[in-house]
Amino acid sequence: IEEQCHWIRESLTSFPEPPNRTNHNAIYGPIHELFDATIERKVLVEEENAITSFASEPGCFERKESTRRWRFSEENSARLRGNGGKSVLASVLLRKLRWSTLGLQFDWSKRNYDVSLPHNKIPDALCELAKQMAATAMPTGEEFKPEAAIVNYFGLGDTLGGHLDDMEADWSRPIVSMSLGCKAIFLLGGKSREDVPVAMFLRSGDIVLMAGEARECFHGVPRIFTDKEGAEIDPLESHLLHEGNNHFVDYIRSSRININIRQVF
Ligand SMILES: O=C(O)CCC(=O)C(=O)O
Ligand SMILES: [Fe+2]
Repeated sequence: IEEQCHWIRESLTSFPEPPNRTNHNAIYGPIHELFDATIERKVLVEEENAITSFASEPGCFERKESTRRWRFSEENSARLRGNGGKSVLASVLLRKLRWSTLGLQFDWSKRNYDVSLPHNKIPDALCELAKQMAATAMPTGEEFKPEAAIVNYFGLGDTLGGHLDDMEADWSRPIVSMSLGCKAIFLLGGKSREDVPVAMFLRSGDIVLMAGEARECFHGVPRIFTDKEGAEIDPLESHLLHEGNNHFVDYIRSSRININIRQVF
């Protein structure tokens, strides 16, 4: 339970920090300290800067570009300013956080790893856990090399559609997939979308190895349970409350986090 609480805290604080990217990057650029901003009831506010650049080549037109910058502001001052620019509550952004990527960055628009993007190594403790868990599913004598991880965040109603993880070079390497928070239904299908899937529950603390045949199978998450009976997170809640982490409790009561760790090459 203690370790689960640790990964929940990391998933909400350090994992979404730049240079790691999140689903919010495409719209707002890099966002720093979203979880703290939520606690402090901050608002992300757009500031418009017009940049005029003159093309040096003859025949080219003067180009006017506007760059948008977003930064956190105190809720009150954002309201007082009443600027025409856009603003969005940090709490709304946290609820809409759907993924962050660690290690080698995955480019969702191209569905590929983009090695040119700046990135940090996967944290050592997560590497160790993944290596330990992957060991039983590795070809004999070889060690799993964690190079990338995707953190998925689910709120009530969020789903992950049926998909294959086929962007890694060597499918003899497992994917180590850890569930945290509210219980979910996981569907494991076959190699074709037509195959009828097997349904199973994933509870907080469960680790799935997508290995062997299963590495090539469609899978998805159609549902999470956030009601008290369904979520099955009582021990987790008590531990977080005991530690005085009310904000983490508030989040995890209605959320599920999945961290899946991959060897890319
Ligand atoms: O949330 C899960 O349990 C599965 C996540 C997954 O399949 C993925 O990120 O590729
Ligand atoms: Fe997957």
